Amino acid sequence: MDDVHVQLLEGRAHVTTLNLRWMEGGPRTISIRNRLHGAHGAHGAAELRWKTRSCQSQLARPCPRSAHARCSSRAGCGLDSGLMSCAVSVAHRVSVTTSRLKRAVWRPCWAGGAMMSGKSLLLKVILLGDGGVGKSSLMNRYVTDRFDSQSFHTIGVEFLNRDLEVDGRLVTLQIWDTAGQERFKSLRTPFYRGADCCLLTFAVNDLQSFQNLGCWKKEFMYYSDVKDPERFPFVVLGNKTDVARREVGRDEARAWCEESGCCPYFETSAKDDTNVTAAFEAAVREVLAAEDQVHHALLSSTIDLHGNRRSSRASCC
Ligand SMILES: Nc1nc2c(ncn2[C@@H]2O[C@H](COP(=O)(O)OP(=O)(O)OP(=O)(O)O)[C@@H](O)[C@H]2O)c(=O)[nH]1
Repeated sequence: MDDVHVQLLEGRAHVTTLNLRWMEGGPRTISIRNRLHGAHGAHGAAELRWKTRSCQSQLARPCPRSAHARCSSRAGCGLDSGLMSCAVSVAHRVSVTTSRLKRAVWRPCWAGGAMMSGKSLLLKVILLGDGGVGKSSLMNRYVTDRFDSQSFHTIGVEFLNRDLEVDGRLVTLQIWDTAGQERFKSLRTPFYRGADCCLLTFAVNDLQSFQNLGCWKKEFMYYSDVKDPERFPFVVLGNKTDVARREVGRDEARAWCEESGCCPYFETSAKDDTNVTAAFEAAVREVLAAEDQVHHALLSSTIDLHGNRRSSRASCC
């Protein structure tokens, strides 16, 4: 057993101190990285790094607004469970800080209906799907406009932000990329809560990944604890359309989307940047539309002090 002291710093003040314990598992390194991207590129970065043997942490430009946990070895998968839970525990703290920031700084009052001008609305969207379908690649293409043909498997979760304007509304889109491999299930599910939209992703050249969409939806509904499951917005992405050999047809995918609640379907390629922007913008539109519905429902059930109830119902008893 090895005791490690890790601090997340804000300026010179300590905002979080973690005492971590794990079994020694070899000379592997985990990074928890903070990156903040806007429409004009990265404008904030911080990195926390430590090793199992030296246990030295290093933090630069701390700004705990995004979490990133990934094995830095090329194999990217041989972590012992102690190290993994350590990564998750730090990522958790960062995510708690993030959700506090979200509530305190950005979240507008939907019931009030008005957005404060000059402030953007923070929306959390989460990418789910089998390992290797291209979730990280889609996120990276959208936020950094880069594609890596040799990307690592994600361990747990990571997220990136991007600012955008949709139909005149300023939005900070917080995209959470999750690990698709089954063995990382316990690392990703704690991050489903608070999502505003879920992007169910499969690869058009991988039939199994398409057949698993239903399981991903179920897993999301189970762990996210959404208040109104009927209205929760999903978007389905069929990625890797640049690959010649398809196993899932466009019509087949569309039929699945209709059966499972008419969610929008986009065929994308992170590699050649097909439809990636359109898909993320559609996710934002879905969230805004769902929130508008709630807003209208609230307005229509407002009690009129003159004695009339503004309601869609023609009569009441
Ligand atoms: N041809 C092609 N390859 C892609 C595309 N998107 C991703 N890939 C490749 O597919 C592999 C897996 O991509 P990732 O983005 O790591 O997949 P993932 O869904 O994040 O995988 P996990 O992290 O294991 O859940 C990588 O080699 C990518 O380069 C695409 O649109 N077209």
